[in-house]
Amino acid sequence: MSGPRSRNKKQQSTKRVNEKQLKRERDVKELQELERQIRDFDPKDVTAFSELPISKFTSVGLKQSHFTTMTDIQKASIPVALKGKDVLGAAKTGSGKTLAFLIPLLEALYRNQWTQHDGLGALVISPTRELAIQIFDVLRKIGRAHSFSAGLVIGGKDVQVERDRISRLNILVCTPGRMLQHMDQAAGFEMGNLKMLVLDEADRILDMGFRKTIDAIVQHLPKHRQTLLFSATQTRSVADLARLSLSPNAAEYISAHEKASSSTPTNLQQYYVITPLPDKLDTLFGFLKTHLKAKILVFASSSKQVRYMFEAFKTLHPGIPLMHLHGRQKQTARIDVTDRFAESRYACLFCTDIAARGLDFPSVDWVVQIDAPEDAETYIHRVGRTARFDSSGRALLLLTPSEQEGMQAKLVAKKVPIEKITIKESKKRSIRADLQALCFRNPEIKYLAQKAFISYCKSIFIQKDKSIFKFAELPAEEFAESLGLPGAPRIKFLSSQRSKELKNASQLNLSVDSESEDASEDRGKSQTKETVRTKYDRMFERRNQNVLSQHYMNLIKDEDATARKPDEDEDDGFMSVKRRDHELSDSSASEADTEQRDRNSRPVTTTEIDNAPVSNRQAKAALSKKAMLKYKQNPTKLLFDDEGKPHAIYEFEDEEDFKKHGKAEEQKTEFINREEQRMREVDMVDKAIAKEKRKEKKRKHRERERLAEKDDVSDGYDEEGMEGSEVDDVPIGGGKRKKWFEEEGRAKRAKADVVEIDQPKTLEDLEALSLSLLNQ
Ligand SMILES: Nc1ncnc2c1ncn2[C@@H]1O[C@H](COP(=O)(O)OP(=O)(O)OP(=O)(O)O)[C@@H](O)[C@H]1O
Repeated sequence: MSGPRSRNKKQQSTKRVNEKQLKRERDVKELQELERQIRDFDPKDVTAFSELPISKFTSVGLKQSHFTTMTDIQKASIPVALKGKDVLGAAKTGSGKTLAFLIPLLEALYRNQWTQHDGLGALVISPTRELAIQIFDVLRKIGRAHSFSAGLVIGGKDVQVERDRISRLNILVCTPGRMLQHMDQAAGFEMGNLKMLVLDEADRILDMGFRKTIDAIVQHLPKHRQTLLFSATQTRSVADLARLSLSPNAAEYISAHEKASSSTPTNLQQYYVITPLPDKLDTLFGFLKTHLKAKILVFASSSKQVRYMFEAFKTLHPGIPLMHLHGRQKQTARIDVTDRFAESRYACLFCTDIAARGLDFPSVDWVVQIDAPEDAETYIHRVGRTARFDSSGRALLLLTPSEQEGMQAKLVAKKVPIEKITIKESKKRSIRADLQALCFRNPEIKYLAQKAFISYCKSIFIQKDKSIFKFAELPAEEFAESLGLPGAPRIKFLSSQRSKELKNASQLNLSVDSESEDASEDRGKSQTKETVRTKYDRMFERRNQNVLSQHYMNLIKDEDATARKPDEDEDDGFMSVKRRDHELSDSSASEADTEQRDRNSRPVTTTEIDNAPVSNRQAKAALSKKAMLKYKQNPTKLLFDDEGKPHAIYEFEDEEDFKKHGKAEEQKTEFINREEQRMREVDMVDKAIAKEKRKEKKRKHRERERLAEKDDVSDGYDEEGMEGSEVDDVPIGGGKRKKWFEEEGRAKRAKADVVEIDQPKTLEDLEALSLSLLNQ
């Protein structure tokens, strides 16, 4: 029965098939033309993105994100990367390196006609979660018209939830530890097709802290791929490149500002001021009081310093909104702070080096380094948070008298133009008395002050560059006083040689003072100096654990929780001292965990410090537990036979019976052969079943994709409707092409399911969107 209606339907379907065929032919021609343009492309005098031989989809994304003119590094590196070469890109901070690798990445997948079925095509690795989120954000913006799916793998979330999503993504932006965890755990996570690997902040990612993790990730990747490495302080180490299977001869080293007279942005003014350690907080407080209408980043050496400064300054009300960011915070808090600071006009953010690299906060006026950076590279990255792109900025470094000479020499050698300044007497403001009163009133602040003191001293002790960081010259007593403490807590270090013997025993004391770590609490007992003690001294000395407030308990709980949870970041206790290898078995821990390990990279085994009993009570408890163990016998496992009689797992056969079966050696060989044969058979069966399961899974996956594709076409969506449109009219989210990042493609297809978030701001937003797409 072929009525006019079915004839009509048939005609429509034939028309659609023809149109599809035509479109495919046009696409092929376009691609061939693009390849030809790239081959013939002469990058000389090219300044606009529109002059680049790139797809209309990327052009649309760039245009809609208001990127029109290329920066130096973009002009130099994009054409080379488009030709498929490996690139080592170096350029000053804030000079646009992110686009320099994201544009070639999108183009590589486009030119390979990447589809959902092709799996993972590009991997971008970033050293911190915050930077990964930022890169992902830029990718979403400039890739909005493409049809690829992209995701973030940065930890801080349930592994299973992440795992379920990533197997379907084409582009992943990740942090190393979490990525490796997925690669190791997720069977069927296909990396074999990968076309491009990008390392942002490559020198950091390739240094010792991430070394084993990166090597293990690279092992999972195909050798034949394009690799792009970018940083403001680039590695040129042949060994590093070899680890990534890069040939130094084949890779292009592109340094956009190699001939420049400075390694920092030209519109950045840099100053340093000599401040004795005990005066640092006064100087900082005075600085904040005189810069209330500014956006300021303050870098300190450890998360404990950051927490102390934040909590203490908050109570002193300097008159500017205060925030803090460090790796011991929960991921949600980190994202919240990052967003709030980005949006603030005037604010001061205390932070550790987790904010030193790559973060693009808009309009930062000042970068203040209250603690000296571990090396000149870290200095360059820290100050690079201001004066980004074409804006200007200022940076102030506080150096103690003993650090001045060494640090200045290092900065000059790295072409950092920095000027010495002094602070006007009239602008100085002492807050020492306020801090002492605060510690006296508030045990939680006192606790934080003790922690800050200890972590600062440790950070100096473990620093590699002894020409700058001189532990022996620390004015411990005065420093402790400046934090509001009545005396310097004692610090215990383990020497590497003796650490094993000394575990659980007395510790080698490289103390800065004779006071105990429990600060003044034990002072009464241990005090050797005959000094006149005031009422306040006595109050400071009292044991105050049982008068701790809820907040104080939370602080401690928070730390414990962080210590226990490997998934939570711990940027460190200390100033980042790189270069310690860590075991792969730990790589499942988060990136900041890696940061933690890599920072604590000196012979001082900080874990031992942390694990050692800190009080007599703890030591006793540990001892008594150990003592109790003596009385516990090892458990024995028994098997029960059909009659309910217990037997040991292994029971010896009667010797005579055994001999009847032949010689012992022969029986042994026979047994081994028999078992081997059995194992082989079982193994073959297992493998066959596993293979079958994988096949079935893939088949189902493809089937689902095909059905989804069919639905798209039969909905009258996309392809045809878009075909005649001008490039500029391509709807955001790739209405024409099937899917873009999570939310957008979905938003077009299934209005009922639209997740109403225009600009996802938090990780949760992004993940909600991803989830909603994938669940569709
Ligand atoms: N071609 C361009 N036109 C206008 N703005 C740009 C361009 N390229 C980059 N930008 C802007 O410049 C800022 C810095 O870019 P980006 O974060 O990529 O710098 P970077 O070189 O990676 O810095 P860092 O070394 O600190 O990581 C961003 O706000 C970005 O939007």
